Amino acid sequence: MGSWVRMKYHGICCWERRAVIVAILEVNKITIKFGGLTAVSNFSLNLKEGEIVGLIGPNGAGKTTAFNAITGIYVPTSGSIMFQGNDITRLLPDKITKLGVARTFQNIRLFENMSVFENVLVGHHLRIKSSFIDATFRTPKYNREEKMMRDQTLELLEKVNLTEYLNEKASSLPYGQQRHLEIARALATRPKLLLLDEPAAGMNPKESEELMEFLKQIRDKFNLTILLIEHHMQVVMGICERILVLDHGITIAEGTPDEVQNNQKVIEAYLGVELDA
Ligand SMILES: Nc1ncnc2c1ncn2[C@@H]1O[C@H](COP(=O)(O)OP(=O)(O)OP(=O)(O)O)[C@@H](O)[C@H]1O
Repeated sequence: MGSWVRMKYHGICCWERRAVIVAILEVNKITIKFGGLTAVSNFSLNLKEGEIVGLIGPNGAGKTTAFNAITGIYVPTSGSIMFQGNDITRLLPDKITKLGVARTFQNIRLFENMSVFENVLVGHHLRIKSSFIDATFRTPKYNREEKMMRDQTLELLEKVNLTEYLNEKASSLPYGQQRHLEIARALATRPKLLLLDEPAAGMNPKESEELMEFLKQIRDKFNLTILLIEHHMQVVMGICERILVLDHGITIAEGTPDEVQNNQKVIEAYLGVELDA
């Protein structure tokens, strides 16, 4: 992909093809109000393909609300959201997922009594083309598609190193692996953009380290762009290339981990909270 740019070399004009850095997500000045409460105010965000970006801020700052708007759970009061050039501001969550946006939630939401394999298989169902009739009568079309989904599930589990737990009940996995499984299930919907709401919540230092490695690996293996909300500062500072800070719904800072850590407004917003904890 590229665009033509007019250049001047030694006084001579010419046109040169330049690579364009594509914004995969453009959030344009969204405001989200709940009655008299403005949860998010004039929030803007541009994500470039392949970035890992952090969204941080004290409790109640509006981070999850912003996620909910991007994933179609809330319609912003004003502003717009573009994903790969499509206006998704008013689309329903399943349509947005189909376009390539997946997410995980603050609390792990696995099908606890289903196996690891089944949990990921469910994620693949979003892409199924067979009809209800095909499924009921198990037509050749359905059988072919089901086999393909099962193969893709095995392939995905291998890519995220969960094959050894294949037949285990989701709830029996170690906590850190449950988080990985939840992310794997989101990956089964074949996202281009992955939103993670506090993926390191409740993790011990070893699990957090593993999570950071895991996120870098899946970003590269699946060509993902990742936006994550996180309170765990070591994780945020460790993997995010860029960070936005929300406070009372307002973006108070944006920059590299170093810039954000040394920003006076951020330090004040987090007063009492150790940013390097
Ligand atoms: N559905 C809702 N109805 C009314 N108020 C809401 C709703 N959802 C969120 N809020 C309010 O909006 C504000 C922002 O909440 P939000 O959950 O987005 O914050 P957050 O930054 O994600 O916080 P945390 O880090 O604690 O998860 C809070 O004051 C919250 O009480």
